[in-house]
Amino acid sequence: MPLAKISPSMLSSDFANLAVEAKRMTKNGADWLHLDVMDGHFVPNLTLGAPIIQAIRPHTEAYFDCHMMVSNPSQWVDDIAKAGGQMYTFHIEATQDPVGLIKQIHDAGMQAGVAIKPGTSTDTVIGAVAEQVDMILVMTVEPGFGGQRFMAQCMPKVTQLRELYPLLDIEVDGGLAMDTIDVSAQAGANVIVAGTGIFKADDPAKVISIFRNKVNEAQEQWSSTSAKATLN
Ligand SMILES: O=C(CO)[C@H](O)[C@H](O)COP(=O)(O)O
Repeated sequence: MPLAKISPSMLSSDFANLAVEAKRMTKNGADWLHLDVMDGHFVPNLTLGAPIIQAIRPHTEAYFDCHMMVSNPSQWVDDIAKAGGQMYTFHIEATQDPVGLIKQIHDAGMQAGVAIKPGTSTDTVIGAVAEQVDMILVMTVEPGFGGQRFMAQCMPKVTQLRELYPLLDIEVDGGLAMDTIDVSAQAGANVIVAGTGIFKADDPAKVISIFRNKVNEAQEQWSSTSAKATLN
């Protein structure tokens, strides 16, 4: 059963104090840190890249979950690996050769994730791509900015992927908060990215703990349902 991983999005952190913010999140119980890399082309925003990831790396042992919102994902694989990235999630919309890119990411020593935008069908990843990646990210907002409204209409994609790939990490990102965690956990997501919902909370540790418990309870249900289906 895939366990909950709570991955606060550093996009909502204080960019003038990234090392302090990274440590604050791990102290509050974060499993991963989500690093939003944007190039101003794939999305209309510019954030951080390998030099900044490398600068944060010595300050935390957290797993670096790098979400590459870039138009040429193969260009940055080596730089992100050298900077200390551990998950390299590219957008399926940004590559013609996802299988080759997954190999490139694995060869660089990272895990590979694939992301789909709200308007992108799961058909683009089901099959060879899903069988080779370590994680699928179902975006629940249009990528580019924090603080947007959660798109519940993306939940059937999460459920379809969970049914097809019971052991795979399935991540959701965008608008995750106390009022959207239940629907996400029940749909089958186990990796929860939240920027505003965690960084701006009065008690981030409490939010992270509630997210984790809800996801793990839902995953128990998913695994008992799939065990019963196997017996029948
Ligand atoms: O990928 C992202 C934007 O493209 C961010 O990770 C995401 O939007 C998180 O922010 P919030 O939780 O505030 O919605």
